[in-house]
Amino acid sequence: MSGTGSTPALAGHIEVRDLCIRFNARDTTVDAINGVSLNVQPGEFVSLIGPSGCGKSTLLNAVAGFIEPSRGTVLLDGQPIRGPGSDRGVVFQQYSLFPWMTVRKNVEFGLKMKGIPRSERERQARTLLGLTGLLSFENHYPDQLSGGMKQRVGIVRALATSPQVLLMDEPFGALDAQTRVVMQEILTNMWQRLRISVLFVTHDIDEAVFLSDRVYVMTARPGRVKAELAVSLPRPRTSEMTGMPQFQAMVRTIKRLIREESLAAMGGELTESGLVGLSTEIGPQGVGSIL
Ligand SMILES: Nc1ncnc2c1ncn2[C@@H]1O[C@H](COP(=O)(O)OP(=O)(O)OP(=O)(O)O)[C@@H](O)[C@H]1O
Repeated sequence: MSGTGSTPALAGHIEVRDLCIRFNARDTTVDAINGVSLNVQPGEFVSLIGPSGCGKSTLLNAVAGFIEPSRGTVLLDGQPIRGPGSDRGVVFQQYSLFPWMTVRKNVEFGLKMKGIPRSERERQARTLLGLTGLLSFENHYPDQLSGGMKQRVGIVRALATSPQVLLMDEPFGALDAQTRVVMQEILTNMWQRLRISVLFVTHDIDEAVFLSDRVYVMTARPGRVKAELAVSLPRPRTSEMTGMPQFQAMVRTIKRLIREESLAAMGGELTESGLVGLSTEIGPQGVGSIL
C-alpha cells in the first residue's frame, strides 16, 4: 500500500494540458473534449462533473491510458502517459470482476500479473479484504455478493497493486441511495488512510462535494473546464456535513453551473427572470421536467 497515517503522498501528480480528443466514426467526427487543462496534486481527491456526454469518461480513459490524445498531453509525475499501467487503478460503474474467480482470486489478479509469489499475494489480498470487512467472503464468487460488496471488491482489487492514482468512473452509479452513501463513507475513509490521488467522475453533485478537495465542472460537449471549485469542508468528512450551509451552498453553485450548460446544449439560456429560448419549443413545464 502506498502510505499510511499522515505521511504525505509524493507521487501521483496528474497533469492534463490542452487535451483534445476527437473520435472518428465511419462518416462523422465527434469532438468529445476540446482544450481541457486540469491537475490532480499528489494525494488529492478531485471530481469531474458536467452535463451528460460532455466527455468525462473520455477524459478519465485518457488518464487511464485507454485512449490517445488527439492533441495535448496527459502527464503522470511528469511523464507522458503512453498506455495503461499498474501505477493507475481503475474502477468502473460495471463491477468488472471476473465471475469465475473467487473474491480473493479477483483481488490477487493484479498481483499475480506483477509476478508476486502466491503466499505473498494471498497475504496482501487478505489484509485488504480485512480492511474493508470482506474477509469472510474471500471464497465467495461475485454473483453471490450484493452490488455494494461487489464494488468494494472492485475498489480493493484496484488498490491491490498499490497504485499512485485511483481513477473512478461513476463507481456508485448502479447502487441504491443508502448503499451509495455508505460506499462514499468507506471510500473517503480508505482514501484518507492511503493518501493516493483520486480522479472521480460522477453525475451526483452531493457525492462530488462530499468526497472531493476540488471539483472541476465541465461545459457541454465538446467538454472544457467551466469552473474549478475548492471544497473547504474539514476532514474527515462525515454524513452530518451534508447539512452544513457551506455544503449546501456549494451544491447550489454546481447545480447552477451544470444547469446553464445543459440549457445551452439544448439551445436555451438561463436569465435572472427565468428560461428563454426553449420555451417556444417545449414550454417551461417541459424544461422543468428535463432538468
Ligand atoms: N468510442 C467512441 N466513438 C465515438 N464517439 C464516442 C466514443 N466514446 C465517446 N464518444 C462520444 O464522445 C462524447 C463524450 O462521451 P463520454 O462518454 O466521455 O461523456 P460523459 O460525460 O462521460 O457522458 P455521461 O455523463 O453520459 O456518462 C459523447 O458524445 C459520446 O457519444
